[in-house]
This record gives sequence, C-alpha cells and structure tokens, in this order.
Amino acid sequence: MPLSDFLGALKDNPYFGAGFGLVGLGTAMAIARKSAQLGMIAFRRHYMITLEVPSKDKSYQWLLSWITKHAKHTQHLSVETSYLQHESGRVHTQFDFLPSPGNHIIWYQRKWIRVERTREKQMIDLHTGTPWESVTFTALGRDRQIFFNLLQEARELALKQQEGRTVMYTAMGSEWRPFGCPRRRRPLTSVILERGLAEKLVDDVKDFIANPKWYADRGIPYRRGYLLHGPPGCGKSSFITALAGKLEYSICLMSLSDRSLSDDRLNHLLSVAPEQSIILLEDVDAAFVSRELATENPAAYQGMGRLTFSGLLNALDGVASTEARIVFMTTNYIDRLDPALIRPGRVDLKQYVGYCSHWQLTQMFQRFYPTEPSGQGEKFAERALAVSQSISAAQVQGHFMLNKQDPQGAIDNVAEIGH
Ligand SMILES: Nc1ncnc2c1ncn2[C@@H]1O[C@H](COP(=O)(O)OP(=O)(O)OP(=O)(O)O)[C@@H](O)[C@H]1O
Repeated sequence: MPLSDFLGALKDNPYFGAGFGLVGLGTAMAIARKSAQLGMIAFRRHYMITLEVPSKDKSYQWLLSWITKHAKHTQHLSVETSYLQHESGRVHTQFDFLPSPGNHIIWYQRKWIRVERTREKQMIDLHTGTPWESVTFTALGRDRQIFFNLLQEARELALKQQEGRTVMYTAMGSEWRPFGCPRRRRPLTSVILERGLAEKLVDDVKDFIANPKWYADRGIPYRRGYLLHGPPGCGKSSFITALAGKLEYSICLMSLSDRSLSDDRLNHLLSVAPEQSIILLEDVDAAFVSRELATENPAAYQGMGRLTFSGLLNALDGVASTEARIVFMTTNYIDRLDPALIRPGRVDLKQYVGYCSHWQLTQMFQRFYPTEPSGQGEKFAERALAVSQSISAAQVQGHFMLNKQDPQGAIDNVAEIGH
C-alpha cells in the first residue's frame, strides 16, 4: 500500500484521527460522505491493529533502539547522554539518538507502521520520577504476528548490543534501570588476586548456580551471599565486575547509604532484580555501623536514611526466588559490621582481599610488561615488598602507568609507589 493511503487511513481512524476533524455536515452530500466515512471507520477499526507499550514495560528501551534503527530518516530525535568510564579511568561521553516524542513512519515486513511516542507532561511515573511515556505501533491488517516479530527483533537487537558486555543496573524508584551503555566485559585474568583466590570464588559461584536442586531438596532458599573485605584498591569491585562478565550476568549496583532507600523499597528491589544478575551492595559499612556503636553514640548516627538495620536483614532473608540469587557485599572495615549481617545464610562466604603478595606483584609486572624476562617480575616484587608490605594493586597499577614504557624504571623507582 502506498504511504499516502496508509496515512489517510490513519487520519480517518477514530483512534488516531482525533484532531483532524470530520467535515461537510449539513448537506445531503455531506451526509452521504459521512456515512461512507463511518463505513470506512468501522472497516478500519476492525482492520487495523495497534500495540501500546508503556515505558515501564521491559521491552520499552529495546523498542526505542529498534525504532531508531528502522526510522533512519526521521529528523525528529531526542538525545540520551551517558558517561562511560574506561578501564584507564578516562571518562567518555556518549550520545545516543532516540526517536523523539511524536509520530514516525516505518516500513517493516512490507507494511507501513506508524509509531507514536507520547510523553505525558502532567503524569509522572511515581516509581521512577520520570514522565510517563508510551509508544504505540499501528499497522493495517489483523495479523498480530507482525508485532511478535517486531518485539522479537527488538529483543535480539538489544541482546546483540550487550554481547560481550556487562550491563550495570541502578535502582530508580522501585525499578532497576540500565545505567549507561553496557560495558565491555572485563576479563578475569586482568584482576590479579592472591594465588588461587579468584578460582576459589569462581568455582563457588558456579557450583551454586549449577545446583538449584540441592537447595530445593533441603528447603533452603536458593541464594548465596558473599562478603569481600579488605583495604581499598585491592580489587574487590574489579573482581566482581569480571566475575559477572565471566558468568554472563549483569550487575545490580546499590548504595545502602542512598537516603531515599527505605525498608520497603529495598525489599521490593531485591525481589524484582533482573534475571541472571549479581546484586552488589558496596561499602556496606558506610550505611550501617554496628548496632552497639549506634547505641553508644546515637547522636552521631542519627538521620542515616530511612533504611533500618533490621529492614536490611529482612530484605536479605527475603531474597528468595527460583533463580539463583547472588548477593555480593564489599567493605573496607569488616569489624564495623554487625555480626547479624554477616552470619551464614546472609553471608555464606567471607573473603579477605588484601595487599599485594610477592606472587601478585610478579604477575602484575609480567602482565603489564609481557616482553620482559620473567626474572624481572620477581625482582620488582622483592624490591616492592622491601619498601612496604601494604601495597594495593591500584597503587601498583598507577606506578606502572607512570612508567609505561620503562619497565626498568618501574623497578628502580619502586620506592615511589603510592607517592
Ligand atoms: N587485584 C587487582 N588486579 C588488577 N587491577 C586491580 C586489582 N585491584 C585493583 N585494581 C585496579 O585498581 C582500581 C581500583 O580497584 P577496585 O575498585 O576494584 O578496588 P576495591 O578493592 O574495590 O576498592 P574499594 O574498597 O575502594 O572499593 C581499578 O582500576 C582496578 O583496575
């Protein structure tokens, strides 16, 4: 069907023609025309299909990307800006064009489809604090298959964009929303923990994921909690990101010190986390001090947000689903955590991730300067440990960056690490 006929059909359709108006009442001609039009309207009402997708539906973001890809010639765009942090720490700004609110026409599977993106100025989605939006697809015919195909294609497109990447979600209201663009997966080998440690953790998580029946048979909730603790910059967060990449999981990042977080909201968020995701609660000590400390000095800990300690415990206990639910927590100060938070069932595996050992320093050197003879890595490690026993991997990385082209300099100037 030519595009002009399709647009005409849309115009007369009672659902979409609002605002176009009907003309010519008052004369016989007009009446005849009107009844013909009504006939057409009835016809179109039965022979046009529509699909409305509200912004809170999972497929909404996929569909926007799909529309952008198909409505290549649309001149009406809106922009979505995100900041991406590279492993080097450099921040890169990315602009993604999306179809703007309004109408777009797309030719798809030998049919014209009208796409109408609407944004309600008056209505705010109370869960996310963003304007209420929806996108409506209209096509001729009665075959819904076209919409199934379209949804399927949009989903595949989104998955393709995520291939080899880790999606990070953050909590927005009572939902999880992707944060920035999916990041390139960080290889596990790029995070050098103490010898055997990464393997031990990966095996534990894999074993957990592979054995839902073990939990079901014993009536134990299918979840596992991990706590990585230790000084800053030793690789806790980097390891969790790399682990998620390895498992092809996404990460739901949550800050417990977020003041808008209440017991109910946390509970809800944990129960609706996307499939195949790791929930990451960073710096748990920052939000909660041991209850004893709080009792000793209540004034110092007043106004720490609406989330209560018992609310957190309940939320963690309530995280039960048929899906493997993995919660990682990190802290620099395990001694500040209340024992109730880290008892088995809430935290099943506690792991110290500490300063660099001789082995780690050697590995890091060899990885950074792969063409250097192996003895050099050993030499670097010995000298570094003679300077200090408390060197974090982040400090080593910084030192190597300063001596990017100069491995010998990295050894000779080892005393400058961390300065
Ligand atoms: N074991 C490691 N191997 C390789 N790089 C590391 C390692 N640990 C830290 N880094 C580098 O140091 C930086 C900071 O590391 P990361 O955020 O993972 O540390 P962290 O232990 O989570 O620190 P914090 O406790 O402050 O959150 C990152 O850029 C990371 O690439």
